[in-house]
Amino acid sequence: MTQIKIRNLTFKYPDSKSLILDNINLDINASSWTAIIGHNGSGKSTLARLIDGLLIPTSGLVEVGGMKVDENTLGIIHQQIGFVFQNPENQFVGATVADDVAFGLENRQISRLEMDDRINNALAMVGMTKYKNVEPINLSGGQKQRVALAGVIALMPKVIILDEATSMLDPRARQEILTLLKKLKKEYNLSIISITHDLNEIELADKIVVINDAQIAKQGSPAEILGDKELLLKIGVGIPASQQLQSLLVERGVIIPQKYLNLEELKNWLSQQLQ
Ligand SMILES: Nc1ncnc2c1ncn2[C@@H]1O[C@H](COP(=O)(O)OP(=O)(O)OP(=O)(O)O)[C@@H](O)[C@H]1O
Repeated sequence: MTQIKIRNLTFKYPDSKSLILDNINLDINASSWTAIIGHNGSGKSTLARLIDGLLIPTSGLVEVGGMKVDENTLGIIHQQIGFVFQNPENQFVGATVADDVAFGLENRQISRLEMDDRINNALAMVGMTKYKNVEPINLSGGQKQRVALAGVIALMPKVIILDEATSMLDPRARQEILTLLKKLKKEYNLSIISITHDLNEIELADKIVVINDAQIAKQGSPAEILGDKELLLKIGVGIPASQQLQSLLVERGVIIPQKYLNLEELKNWLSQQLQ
C-alpha cells in the first residue's frame, strides 16, 4: 500500500534563484524503509519538510495516507509523521526525560492516564525507563537520541523521518539506534524515511532514492544503487566496504554469483566457500 505519493513536485524557497526540487515523482510504501541520499545541499531535508507539510510545494502534489498535504490537512498530517533530527540537544524542551516525552502529547486531547501509559511504553521501547526522572542534559548523545525517539513513538505516527539522526553518534550508539529502529518498524508497522550519508544506515533500506541536481537521479533497491559505484562517487557517499572487498576478489579471479552482496551476505558467501 502506498503511504506517501509525490507527483510532479517542484519547490523553490522565496529567495532561491533556481528550483531546489524539480519534478519529483516518488512512491513510498507503508511499512517500508526508504533512504534518501545525495550531496550536501541537494534538497533532502527540503523534501522531508514537504512530506510533513512544514513546507508547501511550489507546484505538484504530496499525499500522505491518501490525503493531499495542504494548509487544511496539516494537523492530521503532523499526527501521522514523526521527525527525529540530527542534534538531540535542539529537540529537548522538558525538565525531565518523562516531561520531554510528554511534550508532544500535551495538545492532543489525551487523558492523563493514557498519556502516562504512552510515555511509559515509549520509554520501555527505547530502553530508557530508568532515566524517566533524569534531566535530559545529563544523558549521553545516544541516550538523548533514544529519548527523542521515545517522544516520537509516544505520538504513534505511521511514518518516522530521520534527518541525519545518527550522524552525531559514535559507531556503537549509531548501531544501537539502528537496531532499535528496525525493531520499532516491525513492531508498529512503521514506514521509515532516513536522510543519511551513512552507508550502514543506507544498507538497511528497502529502497534508496538519490537526489542530484534538484531531481531524482535514480531510485531502486540497495543492490541497484549501492552496486552503482559511479553514481555513489558522484554524490560523495563512498563505496560500501562490501563492494570494495567484492571488487578486490573479482580482480583476483574469484567468481561471485551476484553483482551486489551486502557485508553480511558477502561474509556468509565467503564462509561457505572456505568450508
Ligand atoms: N529556509 C531556507 N531558505 C532558503 N534556502 C534554503 C532554506 N533551507 C535550505 N535552503 C537551501 O536549499 C538547498 C537544499 O537544502 P537542504 O537542507 O534541503 O539540503 P540537504 O540535501 O538536506 O543538505 P545536507 O545534506 O547538507 O543536510 C540548499 O541550497 C540550501 O541552502
